[in-house]
Amino acid sequence: MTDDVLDDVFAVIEDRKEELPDDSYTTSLFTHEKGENAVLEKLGEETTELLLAAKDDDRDEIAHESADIVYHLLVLLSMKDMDLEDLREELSERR
Ligand SMILES: N=c1c2ncn([C@@H]3O[C@H](COP(=O)(O)OP(=O)(O)OP(=O)(O)O)[C@@H](O)[C@H]3O)c2ncn1[C@@H]1O[C@H](COP(=O)(O)O)[C@@H](O)[C@H]1O
Repeated sequence: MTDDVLDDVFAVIEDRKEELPDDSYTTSLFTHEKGENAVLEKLGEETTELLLAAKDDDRDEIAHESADIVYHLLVLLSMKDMDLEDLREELSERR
């Protein structure tokens, strides 16, 4: 499996940011009255849930919470007008 799915999900997030459709969870993050704090709080919550899943050795839950974190991280990057290239560059420089 490649990381194409990350590009696909990020592209959807960018579309939501542009079009702000009503029935979208992503839109609700971009338009939240708490501003970017809404996504920051979510990242905090999901990270705690990931730690609990890891302590329980629950592989399904680890995958679930990891996906929640990655999705909210992508929303945060989009909010900051960053993209996956910024992440890839940073990771590549560490090799
Ligand atoms: N990957 C995600 C994604 N991951 C998590 N979430 C939402 O993030 C929220 C997580 O908050 P909660 O923890 O309160 O919800 P939960 O599911 O009970 O979480 P757990 O307690 O189980 O961890 C839920 O409402 C999920 O629906 C996501 N919402 C959207 N996406 C992607 O974004 C695309 C666009 O979605 P919309 O913007 O809703 O159209 C989707 O097609 C997906 O590809």
